[in-house]
Amino acid sequence: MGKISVPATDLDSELTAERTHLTQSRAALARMRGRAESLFSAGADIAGDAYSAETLGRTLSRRVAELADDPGTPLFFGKLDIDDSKYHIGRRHVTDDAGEPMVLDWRAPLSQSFYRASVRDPQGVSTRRRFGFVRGELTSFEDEHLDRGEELGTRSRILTAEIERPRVGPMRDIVATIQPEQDELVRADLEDSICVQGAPGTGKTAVGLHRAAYLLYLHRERLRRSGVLIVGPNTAFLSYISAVLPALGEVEVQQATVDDLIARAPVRGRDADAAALLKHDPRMAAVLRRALWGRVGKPVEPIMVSDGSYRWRIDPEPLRRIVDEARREDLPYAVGRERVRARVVALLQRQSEYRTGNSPNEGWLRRMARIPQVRDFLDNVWPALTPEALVVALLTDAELLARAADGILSDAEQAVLRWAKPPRSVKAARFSAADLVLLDEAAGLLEREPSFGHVVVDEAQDLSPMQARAIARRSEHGSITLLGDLAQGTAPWAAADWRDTLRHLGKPGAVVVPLTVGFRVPAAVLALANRLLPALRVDVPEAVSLRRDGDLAVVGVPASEVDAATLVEVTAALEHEGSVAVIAADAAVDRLRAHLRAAGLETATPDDVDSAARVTVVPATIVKGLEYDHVVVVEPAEIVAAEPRGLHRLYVVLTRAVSRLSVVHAEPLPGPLRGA
Ligand SMILES: Nc1ncnc2c1ncn2[C@@H]1O[C@H](COP(=O)(O)OP(=O)(O)OP(=O)(O)O)[C@@H](O)[C@H]1O
Repeated sequence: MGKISVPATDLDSELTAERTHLTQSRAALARMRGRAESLFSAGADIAGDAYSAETLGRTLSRRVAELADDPGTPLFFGKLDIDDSKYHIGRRHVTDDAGEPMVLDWRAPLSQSFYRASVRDPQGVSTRRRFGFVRGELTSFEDEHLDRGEELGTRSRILTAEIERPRVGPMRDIVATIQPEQDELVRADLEDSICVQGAPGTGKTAVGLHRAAYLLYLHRERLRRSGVLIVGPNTAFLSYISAVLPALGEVEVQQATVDDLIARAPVRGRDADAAALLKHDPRMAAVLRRALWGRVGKPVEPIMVSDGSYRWRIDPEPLRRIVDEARREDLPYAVGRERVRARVVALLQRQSEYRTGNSPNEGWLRRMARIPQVRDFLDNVWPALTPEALVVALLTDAELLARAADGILSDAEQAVLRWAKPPRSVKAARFSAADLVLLDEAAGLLEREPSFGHVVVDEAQDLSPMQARAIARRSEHGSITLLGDLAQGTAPWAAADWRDTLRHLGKPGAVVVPLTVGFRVPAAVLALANRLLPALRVDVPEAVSLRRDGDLAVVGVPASEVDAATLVEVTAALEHEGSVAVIAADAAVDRLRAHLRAAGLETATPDDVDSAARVTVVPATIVKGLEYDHVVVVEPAEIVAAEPRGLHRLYVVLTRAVSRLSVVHAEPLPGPLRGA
């Protein structure tokens, strides 16, 4: 098992042996990939029919993708000595031709000790070794002899180097340096829904992505069938994180924004703020439910059918019983409607059997289900509906709204909801973004959504109750990992208490776990951002930064020199390695971009993670979840003034810097930052 026999004292020869093991493991991986590729090309011949060829092809092509070897990423990053065996720990299993492991997947049960073993609880580990790499080359290692009481913890040089490395391009995985408290979350059981309240840069996103990879490893078949979904705040964020799971060999995870999930109709309308806020209010779920079920009527007419020489009749009384019973079953509306139809047909069938002595055939049953008398009965008593028709009716028909909202919404609130100009038809309706949450709620009342096996929701503090319900419908039979920071809530409906969000998500029992060790923002920068915390009125623990490095500069200039001062800061930042971001109020972004371009600086937009330009100009409203080595924040007062929760936005903006932060301002700094 990955055994190396070297004189323990000779570091150089030990390094050589480890390099040899790396080379041999790479070669073994190449052979594994070669075998998968030849199976893939032979797949069509092996599989009998087109369907199994297709399935096999997909499995094999995924296997080939999983076995891709990126020369820039180390194949293993650690080693455990347990008893007399040595195990290299890496991104995936690598076995030699005899099937013996050369590298253990970081998710394997044994690998857990790499992340959790300590002097107090060595878990059988005598030595833990971490490897240092430079551009894929193994250059160093660092040992902790747990059996001799040696433990480095966060003083590890290799961990420090990883945390302090300059950032370029999209987010990377952290498998080599997952911390014990993070690992407990990553390896939580599939059945457990968890909520992580973590200050900026504590690794929430990293934890969520690694948990997805871990669960896929452990429950591959089950989760492949039901699927794993990652929900993020916007497309810039999704492209930033999109490379992490493929780098861990997981190529089949869906990523979406909440808006993507509920995009049933194009957004062609706009709401006033008050209407949007109300449409995201959980009371709307009750209103919609009532509006829908109010459509179910009481049968008063019999159903009479002439069938050849026979006549069948069902009286109102048994019809009422069928309808009442179906209502009590609490099925989605459309399913209930079909249930009623089936029971009506069953009564007809019973009459036919009684009179003719024969069981009617399939064709007869199908015909009865569609005959005008049964159809008319259903249309009267349990009419077919679409989500669009229900929502349009609710927003245009004052009487319907009044009935459905009675005791739930005030008259004034009902007036806020009603469309000023009713559309000519359901098709012509111009739905707003907030209407889409109503449409999705309505769709969920009509029919059940397929449920993912696991859903990871990032930046969850911004979920409205109605958005949370949309996610709940998609994770009804699965578990969730909820990640967020109440202090970073910027949506008008942002959560103040995780318990509320968890209730709307249908997971009221989930534990809320805090993360407080910050891996991104240097201590000096965090101290500045933390000055805002008391004003944000949320009860969250402060982050403590692991980083002692980092610079902070606050530059006050006259209003006419803000752009020029920004250019000076950016130019100075470009002297260092790593990415540079200019973050400003959305309204100032075009102006700043033009100013930088006029000075000959190429700039990228935040969703273009592969851009060659080193400088990105980012509107404050989409920088959540992202990070850059050097951040230049332009005019904090303007960022705060731009929206009702502007101080929360500023807190997000100030916590994006990995190494250095410059704040350029002409207007006075917002109160809590003054005197910084
Ligand atoms: N154990 C770790 N080892 C090395 N780097 C880490 C570790 N945990 C987190 N990081 C790094 O710290 C940075 C912040 O992590 P991440 O984006 O996951 O934090 P977050 O809590 O989601 O932040 P935010 O609240 O701002 O969205 C990332 O660059 C991540 O790779």
